Amino acid sequence: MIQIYNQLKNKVKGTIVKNFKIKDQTYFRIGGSVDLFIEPEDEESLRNTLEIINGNIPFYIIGNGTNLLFSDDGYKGAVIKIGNNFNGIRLEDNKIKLGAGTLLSRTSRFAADNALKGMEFASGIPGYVGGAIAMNAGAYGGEMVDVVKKVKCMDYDGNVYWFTNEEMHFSYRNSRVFKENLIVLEAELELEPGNREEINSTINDLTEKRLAKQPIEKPSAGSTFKRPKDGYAAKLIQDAGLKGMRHRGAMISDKHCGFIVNEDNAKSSDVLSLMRVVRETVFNRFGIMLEPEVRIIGEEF
Ligand SMILES: NC(=O)C1=CN([C@@H]2O[C@H](COP(=O)(O)OP(=O)(O)OC[C@H]3O[C@@H](n4cnc5c(N)ncnc54)[C@H](OP(=O)(O)O)[C@@H]3O)[C@@H](O)[C@H]2O)C=CC1
Ligand SMILES: C=C(O[C@H]1[C@H](O)[C@@H](CO)O[C@H](OP(=O)(O)OP(=O)(O)OC[C@H]2O[C@@H](n3ccc(=O)[nH]c3=O)[C@H](O)[C@@H]2O)[C@@H]1NC(C)=O)C(=O)O
Repeated sequence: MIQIYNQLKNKVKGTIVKNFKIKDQTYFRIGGSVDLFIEPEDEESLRNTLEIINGNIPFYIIGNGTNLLFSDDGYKGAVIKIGNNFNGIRLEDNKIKLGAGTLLSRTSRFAADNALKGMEFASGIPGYVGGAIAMNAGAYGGEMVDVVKKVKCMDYDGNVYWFTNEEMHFSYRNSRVFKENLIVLEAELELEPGNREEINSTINDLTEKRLAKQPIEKPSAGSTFKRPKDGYAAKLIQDAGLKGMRHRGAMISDKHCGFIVNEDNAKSSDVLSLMRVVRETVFNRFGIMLEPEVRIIGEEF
């Protein structure tokens, strides 16, 4: 690891930290130490990082950490953050050009300021553009697939491609990014001209709805489980009588059962225990096997 660290220090511009506490890079505020934490300064440094680590140590790409559950035992490998260094937003005609490290909420506000319609759904999603495209983020009837025109990605060999919306193979919480191990670098959104007041009013309505229904005041990773083919995870969890169930520091939110919240210094094992109870109870009651939406790193589920 020391050898890799030294190579990175020589060839990569940006942040490189050994034995990094990952907790504060996640919205759940959970997770132990990762061997290496890297925030490349630009595309070239990302390519150099991959050249050094790919095939030598495991690595994991993160954005704003809003959908992640890292083990308290940490992660034996490198975490590469595509964050602030890849942040950028500009307008060309009706197209918004974005860096992968731009907040979705900022993108949504920028679209509203320019009287462009279509990004209202994303105003309260806390992730970055890269994570949102990888996962085809969605809320309140909208999804990234509805607004993305094209996406610039890097593969793990450092090659760069532009993919059209169709070529991204978006589906529910999934895209080509996961299927083919890609890293999102940039994106272009195509939006419709709209009325600024109406756009802002939709954003305000959605914000109110989210504040009223979701426990956003507490650390979590958003929805714990994906929507099953029939029904809603949250409703199944509530109907199974699990609302408010607590395991040490973690709790199935009593505001929205789809969320597990970090009530009090929860451990990854506390969250995973609750997730297993949910999976088993819902399966035994309704015959539906829930699949995690949260991405779990360093632990089996
Ligand atoms: N609808 C809602 O209300 C909410 C939605 N969310 C969801 O969480 C997502 C989280 O975004 P964010 O916090 O930035 O991401 P995270 O840091 O949580 O990363 C989530 C996953 O996205 C992948 N990823 C992140 N950035 C990139 C990138 N630049 N290129 C390729 N893959 C990337 C990584 O997958 P890997 O390393 O495995 O390739 C990672 O496992 C959003 O897309 C959204 O769907 C979260 C909270 C609320
Ligand atoms: C939070 C996330 O995204 C959210 C997104 O914000 C919201 C809003 O559109 O819709 C999805 O939640 P969801 O499937 O739980 O949708 P909601 O509309 O909140 O609830 C679905 C149904 O469950 C019921 N419900 C909800 C909460 C609850 O405690 N009990 C309950 O019975 C609701 O009444 C509703 O009939 C996304 N989650 C997934 C996995 O698709 C995330 O991705 O992390």
